[in-house]
Amino acid sequence: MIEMSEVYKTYPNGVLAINGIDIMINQGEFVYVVGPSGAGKSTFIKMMYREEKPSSGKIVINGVDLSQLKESKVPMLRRSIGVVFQDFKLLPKLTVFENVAFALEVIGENPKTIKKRVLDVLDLVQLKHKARFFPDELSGGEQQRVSIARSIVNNPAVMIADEPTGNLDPDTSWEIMHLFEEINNRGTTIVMATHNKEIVNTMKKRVIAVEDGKIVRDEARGEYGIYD
Ligand SMILES: Nc1ncnc2c1ncn2[C@@H]1O[C@H](COP(=O)(O)OP(=O)(O)OP(=O)(O)O)[C@@H](O)[C@H]1O
Repeated sequence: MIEMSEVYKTYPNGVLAINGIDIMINQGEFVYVVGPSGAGKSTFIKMMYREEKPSSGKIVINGVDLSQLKESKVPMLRRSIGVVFQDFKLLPKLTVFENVAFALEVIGENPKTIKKRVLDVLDLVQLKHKARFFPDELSGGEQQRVSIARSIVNNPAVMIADEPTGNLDPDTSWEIMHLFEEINNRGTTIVMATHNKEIVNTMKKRVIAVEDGKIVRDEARGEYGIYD
């Protein structure tokens, strides 16, 4: 569960990016965050995994009050949240297998469990046959599938994605969206910021629209709206 109450965020340069947000997202929901460029979508979702801190207000993620969270506990929070970015952020010198395994190695998981978990998630994203490849030997869609595999290898309750189809062509974007849908069907909450109008309008999920740092619309089976 994700809960925000009276959340404000002003960046050090004085920009008010979030101007009073109250929201509740239940376990298992699939939520699109839409709105014009600069509206505050990225800031909104970055606060969920503590990439940014709010200036004021309360944020509770999976029962953890982030304002009470010690810096030393931030890595533990991040392990319960899978994050996927537009530019994949894979480690170029590691193979597909190693990129995904990395998340489990840092928490000291044993090699046998690592191998099984990694091969299971690579199977889910249909890339088991490319486990030994390096990121630059893969297409954009394949790289995004590796980054999705990496984000779910810890079995996180929540997945957060910031414009995950931004660098992909329409067909590949759809493949990626079907993968997110499958992961959501297994019970993972998904919060995704996107400018992809066609996908939002076709998938009929909850839509939260952000404008000028405020939620201006929150609909159960929403539409993208009139943004570019
Ligand atoms: N690190 C930062 N320091 C200062 N200002 C920032 C920072 N990050 C974002 N901003 C500003 O905060 C506002 C909201 O930005 P944010 O990236 O959250 O918008 P967005 O809705 O995700 O935009 P886009 O759709 O273009 O990605 C903008 O005015 C932006 O310039």
